[in-house]
Amino acid sequence: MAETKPEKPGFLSRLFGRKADVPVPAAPAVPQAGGEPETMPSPPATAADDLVPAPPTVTAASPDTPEEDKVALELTGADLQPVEGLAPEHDLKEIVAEPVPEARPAATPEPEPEAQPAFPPEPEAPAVPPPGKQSWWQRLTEGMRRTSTSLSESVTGLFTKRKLDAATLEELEDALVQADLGVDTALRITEAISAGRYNKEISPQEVKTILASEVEKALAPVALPLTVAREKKPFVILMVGVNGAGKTTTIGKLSQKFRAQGLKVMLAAGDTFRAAAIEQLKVWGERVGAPVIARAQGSDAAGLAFDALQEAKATGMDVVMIDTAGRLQNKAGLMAELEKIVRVVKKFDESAPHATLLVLDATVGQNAMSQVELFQKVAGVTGLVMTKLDGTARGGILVALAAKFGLPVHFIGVGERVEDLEPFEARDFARAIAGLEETA
Ligand SMILES: Nc1nc2c(ncn2[C@@H]2O[C@H](COP(=O)(O)OP(=O)(O)OP(=O)(O)O)[C@@H](O)[C@H]2O)c(=O)[nH]1
Repeated sequence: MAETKPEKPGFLSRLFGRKADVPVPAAPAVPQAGGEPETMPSPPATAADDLVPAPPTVTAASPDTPEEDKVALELTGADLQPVEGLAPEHDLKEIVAEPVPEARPAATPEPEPEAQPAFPPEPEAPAVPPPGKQSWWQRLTEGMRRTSTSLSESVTGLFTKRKLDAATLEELEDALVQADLGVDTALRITEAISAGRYNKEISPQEVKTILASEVEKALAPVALPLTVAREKKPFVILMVGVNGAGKTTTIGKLSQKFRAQGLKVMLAAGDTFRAAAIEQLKVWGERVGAPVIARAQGSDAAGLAFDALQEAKATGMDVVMIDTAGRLQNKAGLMAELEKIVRVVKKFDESAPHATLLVLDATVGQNAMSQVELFQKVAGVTGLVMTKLDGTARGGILVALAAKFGLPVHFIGVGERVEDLEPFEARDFARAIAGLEETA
């Protein structure tokens, strides 16, 4: 997929041609598709309230998993390559689906608050985290280091003992765009920094504080928990995303969280394109004690999803998570398959899928924008999960995604372990980007 190059209008005309406190236009509404208008409920509680900490990993096999399905643990999380040739289908009823209304709409972002940033002196984040087991914050800041270090260096270089002028602001804006924050947000940040301070000195620390405050404002409306509506039984979650984004791993991590809440979870191995993906899901199922419905590689994924939903209903499951293939090398095939899965799921329950989560790899930067567009069109995404923020991540893209699509961001992943998935918190993320310390 081609990199999207953001366009940047002339800075001086924008800066002096309009007042700094001109309200920024709200992010465009999420495209609304036809069909049953079902959005994720937005409960009063925070994501952290919804999800209790994950218990120790369950390694014993689920009683529902047949002996022959057990596979080696080392397959877990493996980034396995597509397997040549497809095994014959077996034991699968073909579901003849009638056309049904397409995807359902995602939640609309809340209006952005107009608060002015405060400027208390902020301590810098420590350069190296202490040894030993890293906390969530340490892993997050580690992952964001690529972005925060380059931003920090730009800010320090630009604002040390220098008066604020147009050239400084333009250079800062360039650095923000380079960090994937998007032109709109970059402009908003530079306007907030320049407001009332033109031709005056401003410390790098003050700049970072304004930066964190503006990023937090952009992200707060999308930092929404994923809530399982208990009246939907089973609550159906469809996981979509390009191959390797971390769908299967995220399903495993989420299953653990749901199980810890006492929910009965079933997994559907709908990535029938890769045998290894099916095995990987079975391993996760055994770990977290969730039965896995799987068929042979090459089976019809929609049919499998339908079977899984029937089985889940019959056995009183609370949640069903459907894994899907993410092969972008055959876009038409991918779209057709996903559309069929959605149609067939709706035949089972018109209001389902109750959540369609797009898993995005944080290392892809600007490519995430086109992935959201594609999967919105095909499957009607209701929320995002961003993975691999522990790597050489380009987490700034989340800010641009929030501004453009306003889709809820439910979770972020900072590693391959079951506990490496956390509800998305706008404040933490914003401070990590700006290179500031965690707040108490
Ligand atoms: N470092 C890191 N690795 C992750 C994270 N999430 C997933 N991974 C790894 O990314 C690789 C791909 O993850 P999968 O879950 O197989 O991705 P997928 O989207 O299901 O891929 P396909 O089955 O090919 O569609 C695996 O090696 C995972 O362990 C994360 O938050 N951090």
